[in-house]
Amino acid sequence: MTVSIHPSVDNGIKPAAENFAGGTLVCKCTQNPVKVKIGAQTAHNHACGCTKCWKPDGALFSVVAVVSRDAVSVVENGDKLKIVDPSATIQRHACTGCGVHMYGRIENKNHPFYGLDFVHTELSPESGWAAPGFAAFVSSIIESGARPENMGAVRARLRELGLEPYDCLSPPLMDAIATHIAKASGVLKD
Ligand SMILES: N[C@@H](CCC(=O)N[C@@H](CS)C(=O)NCC(=O)O)C(=O)O
Ligand SMILES: [Zn+2]
Ligand SMILES: [Zn+2]
Repeated sequence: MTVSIHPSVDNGIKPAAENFAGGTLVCKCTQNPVKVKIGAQTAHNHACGCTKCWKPDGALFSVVAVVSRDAVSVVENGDKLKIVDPSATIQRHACTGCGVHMYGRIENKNHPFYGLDFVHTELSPESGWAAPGFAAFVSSIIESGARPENMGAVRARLRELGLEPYDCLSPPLMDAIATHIAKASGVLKD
């Protein structure tokens, strides 16, 4: 049986639309949904297997991308939002009605990804968002109950979909983090 990863990738990955300029994320509440406008295309979209990222019911992975925090604005029913874990690096603003995470924000100005918000573009009715390009924190799905003996099949399915599996972030993102840290400490100059 084919391993199901996430409903937005299980039937093939839709490519991004050229000149796509954003859309509006809508939570799953049937009344007074929270709406968050994203005024730009996203980047580094990927499947994430960690226990902290929001996944739709039954999905093994989350699909999450980043966008400049300047492009993110809560436009409706923001009073329903609450930070899931204020002590986490990524402060995930979730709807208290349906549980969906509307955006994750890093408030630590020294963090390598400061300035980027984390968003789930499947919450938007618009199509054309950046396509997922890899899978991160794959081994972490075991922490949510996935069977360790199925990991070979999960990684094979991710590769079949073109989502190279990593157990942390992808090499370019890990390099970006290490470069930021090396520059901040003075080990790496210019
Ligand atoms: N194995 C852990 C990994 C958690 C983790 O490090 N998640 C990554 C990817 S989203 C992260 O950057 N977390 C920062 C945060 O959640 O604030 C889990 O599944 O809970
Ligand atoms: Zn909601
Ligand atoms: Zn995650």
